[in-house]
Amino acid sequence: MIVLVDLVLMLIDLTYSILAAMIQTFLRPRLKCVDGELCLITGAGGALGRLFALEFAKEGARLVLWDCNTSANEQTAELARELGVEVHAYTVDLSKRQSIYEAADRVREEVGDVSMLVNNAGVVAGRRLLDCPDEMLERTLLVNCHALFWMTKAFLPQMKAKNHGHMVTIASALGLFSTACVEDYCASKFGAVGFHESLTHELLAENLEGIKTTLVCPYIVDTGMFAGCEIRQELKSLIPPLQPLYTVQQSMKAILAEQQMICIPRMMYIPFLARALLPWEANVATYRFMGGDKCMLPFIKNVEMKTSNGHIKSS
Ligand SMILES: NC(=O)C1=CN([C@@H]2O[C@H](COP(=O)(O)OP(=O)(O)OC[C@H]3O[C@@H](n4cnc5c(N)ncnc54)[C@H](OP(=O)(O)O)[C@@H]3O)[C@@H](O)[C@H]2O)C=CC1
Ligand SMILES: CC1=C(/C=C/C(C)=C/C=C/C(C)=C/C=O)C(C)(C)CCC1
Repeated sequence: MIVLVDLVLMLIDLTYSILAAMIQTFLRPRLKCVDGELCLITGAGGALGRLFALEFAKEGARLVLWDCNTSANEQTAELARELGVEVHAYTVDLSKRQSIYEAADRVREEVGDVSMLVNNAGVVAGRRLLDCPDEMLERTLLVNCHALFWMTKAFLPQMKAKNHGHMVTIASALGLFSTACVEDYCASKFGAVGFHESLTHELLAENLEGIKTTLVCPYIVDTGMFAGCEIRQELKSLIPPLQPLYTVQQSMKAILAEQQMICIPRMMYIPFLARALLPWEANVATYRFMGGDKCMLPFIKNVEMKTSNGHIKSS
């Protein structure tokens, strides 16, 4: 009997959630205030990380910026300070668990409890699997995926104690569906998506409704990280690479609306759903037609050229 009552309640909940989501697509969502919150952004010296820092600064958040690139991180810190907020920059190597834990201890001692965590730092090897040194493949997994575990272990306890906080994971469309020749990246981003979802379920199961989570899954963003990656010429104008500022603004809207997940652009839900719903061969056919199967080849060529010209860092 109880199971029937539970079933009816679940169906009401389910219908309500679908209707609410449909209505919210047409309404302006209420955005939360992050003024005074302590927001830690990883990869803050990079393209998206810097823009996130500046957007959070505009919202009045206090910033803790992490990057392995000290000078780029300091530049971001300077730009954010010009907007009148408190900023603390730390040099951290996210591929090293100890570096993360040590920096986290310093942040807690020197600044305080982090209430918003934006896990943004990311890397890609950009080489064919069989040509790629093991260490580069490992690094992608360490930075894009393992670091999420250590960051969460370092900063979630204080959020739990207050039942207040927000965990943001900058994953990728390539965490929802895959393509050829980026095995390291896809594995790390699928891992990031799985990690993020499981953590979200855990917080809900523990009734920690005060800790929000947002998963961000963008398509190619014009930051240089995937320079050269492209789909079929004739379709490029239909799904152009995203502008970094647009990507960060859309992400900010989702974060401030406490939205659980966002694909940028929305069109990226289509290959995600197709992967789950269509037969494998049907997906292969659409990949071939759209140039999704070979989209990474020019990117890898680019990396190879830069490497042979000595432009690219070895690690
Ligand atoms: N660009 C794109 O097309 C897309 C990007 N994304 C994701 O968005 C996020 C940001 O990407 P984007 O801004 O383009 O990339 P960038 O390369 O511009 O920025 C990444 C930043 O992370 C830093 N970083 C790299 N490794 C480490 C490390 N071990 N420890 C600390 N910091 C590190 C980089 O430093 P350094 O420069 O010294 O390496 C850099 O400052 C990434 O997670 C990426 O996977 C998602 C979808 C598409
Ligand atoms: C595979 C594939 C596509 C191309 C996707 C690409 C090119 C994604 C690149 C994402 C990146 C670079 C993410 C970085 O994090 C289409 C044409 C959309 C649809 C068919 C399947």
